[in-house]
Amino acid sequence: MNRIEDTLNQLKEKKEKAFITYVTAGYPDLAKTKEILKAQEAAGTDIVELGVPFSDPVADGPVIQDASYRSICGGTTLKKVFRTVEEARNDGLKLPIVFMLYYNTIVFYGVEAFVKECERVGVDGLIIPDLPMEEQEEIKAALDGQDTTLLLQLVSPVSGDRIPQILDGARGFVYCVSSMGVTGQEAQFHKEVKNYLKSVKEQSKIPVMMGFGIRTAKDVEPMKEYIDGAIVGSHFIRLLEESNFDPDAVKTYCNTFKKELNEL
Ligand SMILES: O=P(O)(O)OC[C@@H](O)[C@@H](O)c1c[nH]c2ccccc12
Repeated sequence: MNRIEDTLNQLKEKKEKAFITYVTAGYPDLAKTKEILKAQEAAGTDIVELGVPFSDPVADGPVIQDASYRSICGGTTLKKVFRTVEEARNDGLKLPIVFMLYYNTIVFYGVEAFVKECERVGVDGLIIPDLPMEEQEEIKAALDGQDTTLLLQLVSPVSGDRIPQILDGARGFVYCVSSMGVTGQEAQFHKEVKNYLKSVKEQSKIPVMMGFGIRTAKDVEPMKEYIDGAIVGSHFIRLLEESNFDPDAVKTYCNTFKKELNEL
């Protein structure tokens, strides 16, 4: 069993929605990243998306671009991010971790070696925004249908006819991008967002998560019946910055979001 699937099954039994955050690894440094992960586990965040910083983050807006840039300047590498996850797991962290990274980073490391390391340290899923369905063969072959690390699929408001194919064999959850732009465009969802989510929900056998532009649970109220959870990235990173990366601020925000999400 995979940690993401395990967590999502438990939520389904409790009839709860998932609260997922995104953080850039190594921002402001990897020791803080570990603290933030622990704080999130304590606060009841269900899954964390950990961004491996990359020099050319084409899907990202200014907040995450800036976090990536600073992290790289601080010396963060994929190897060090792996070590951080390994240390956190050795400290007992059970929180499901999804790597968000660009395919270049994986190719540079070596696809086979990358997958082996994900499995070894306990990376539970992968989001690779620049790797469309047609180009996933190599990584899928390396993952070889095993349970430890799942390749998660992304759909957008223009995926349309491609959705059935993208969902075919998909595991974990499907990531529904709420708009056509980059990350961090606060509450500017696609004008057809409700119909689009409804259509994905109808077609998907696995949980449907919405991300891009979300700040509070209230933002997803209009589409609550079509989604199984919400993902917050840029807004969460801003909050970290404003609180000077205070674990208590993380806990308060995550607790509140999770509570409000399940009261919608
Ligand atoms: O930052 P936002 O608007 O809250 O969006 C989520 C997002 O940060 C996170 O899921 C993410 C960060 N970088 C990405 C690249 C592609 C897809 C998703 C992501």
